Amino acid sequence: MTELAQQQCEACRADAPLVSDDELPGLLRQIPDWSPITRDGILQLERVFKFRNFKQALAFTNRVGAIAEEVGHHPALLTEWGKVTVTWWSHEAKGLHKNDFIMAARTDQQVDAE
Ligand SMILES: C[C@H](O)[C@H](O)[C@H]1CNC2=NC(N)=NC(=O)C2=N1
Repeated sequence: MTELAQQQCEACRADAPLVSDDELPGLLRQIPDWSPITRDGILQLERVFKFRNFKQALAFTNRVGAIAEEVGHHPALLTEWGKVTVTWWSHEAKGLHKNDFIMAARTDQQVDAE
């Protein structure tokens, strides 16, 4: 099966199919460092990335922002000294779509990318 990060995102639509309860465990296993959380009743994926300082945290933030812009699918990003919290969910669909898992996997690839 194609690695999650190499799969293609679909267009973000309000009626996009959310990940089913059956699909969820298998997808979560592919991004083991991410946590499924429910905020405001919406299932999301969240991971905290640690860095040596603010400059590295900001550079990572900008790399994640760039891959989000490329596909038109965007995370919530909280950038702090030495720490970036990244949260993925599909805003219009109000839940988790396959896109969110693809982008979480691609986010992991930005950690050491220069
Ligand atoms: C108009 C624009 O393409 C849409 O608002 C996109 C932007 N980025 C998005 N990102 C996410 N995570 N979910 C969306 O529903 C979404 N919609």
